[in-house]
Amino acid sequence: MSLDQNKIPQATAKRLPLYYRFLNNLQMQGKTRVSSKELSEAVKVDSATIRRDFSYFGALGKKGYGYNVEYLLGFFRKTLDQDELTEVALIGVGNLGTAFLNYNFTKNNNTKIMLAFDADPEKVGKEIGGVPIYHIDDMEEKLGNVKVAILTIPAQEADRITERLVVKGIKGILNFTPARITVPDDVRVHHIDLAIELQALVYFLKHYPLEKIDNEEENTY
Ligand SMILES: NC(=O)c1ccc[n+]([C@@H]2O[C@H](COP(=O)([O-])OP(=O)(O)OC[C@H]3O[C@@H](n4cnc5c(N)ncnc54)[C@H](O)[C@@H]3O)[C@@H](O)[C@H]2O)c1
Repeated sequence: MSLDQNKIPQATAKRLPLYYRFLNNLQMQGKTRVSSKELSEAVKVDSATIRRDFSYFGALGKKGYGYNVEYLLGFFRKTLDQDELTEVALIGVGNLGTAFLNYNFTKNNNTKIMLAFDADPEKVGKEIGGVPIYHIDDMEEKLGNVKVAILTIPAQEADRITERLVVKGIKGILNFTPARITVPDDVRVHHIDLAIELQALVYFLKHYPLEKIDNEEENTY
């Protein structure tokens, strides 16, 4: 099963990660199917658009059944290049950065932190979780063809480092700093703010409490 990327419209392709994330959550909750209406409410895309998008993936929803979650996920994984290893650089090997290096991502994903940078000479030259740490001054020289970076540096350093990453040709930044960084249109930034995530969780607990469901469908987080 493979997808000719040229055949799906760009607007559809852009919605793929959105669908993927939601379907992944559904699967983790043990759900095997989903209706276009449910999807529509969750991802805020109208259901006619969803049906049209999914028809490009060869997924035809059945009336009264909906879409098969596993089929769609299998399809999206392929399409989103989950089967290819993506090399990632991590900038800032402090509390958070060290945790990421020890964790690395290969267990669930095909992304791997290949190298890390820090300004602290105490850290440079060492390895954590098998990942070498280089001096930030050597970033441009060492980055090679890496296109994705994780930022775990102090907020006040974020703009300066981002500028250098962009010049070097980085296309995706996972920003853990509280700083809102500015990038050109062709660079994608995902900002992860743990405080906001936690607030959202508490909000959901309060306003959308989950109900206990029977054993085989129990949440498996
Ligand atoms: N620790 C957390 O739980 C947490 C949670 C959410 C967000 N954050 C954010 O993540 C970032 C990192 O947090 P932390 O707790 O790991 O901080 P930390 O102070 O432990 O680590 C920061 C690291 O960045 C390095 N550094 C400083 N300037 C640099 C530069 N110019 N180039 C390269 N490396 C540089 C430092 O030497 C240090 O190793 C912060 O912006 C913080 O607000 C942290």
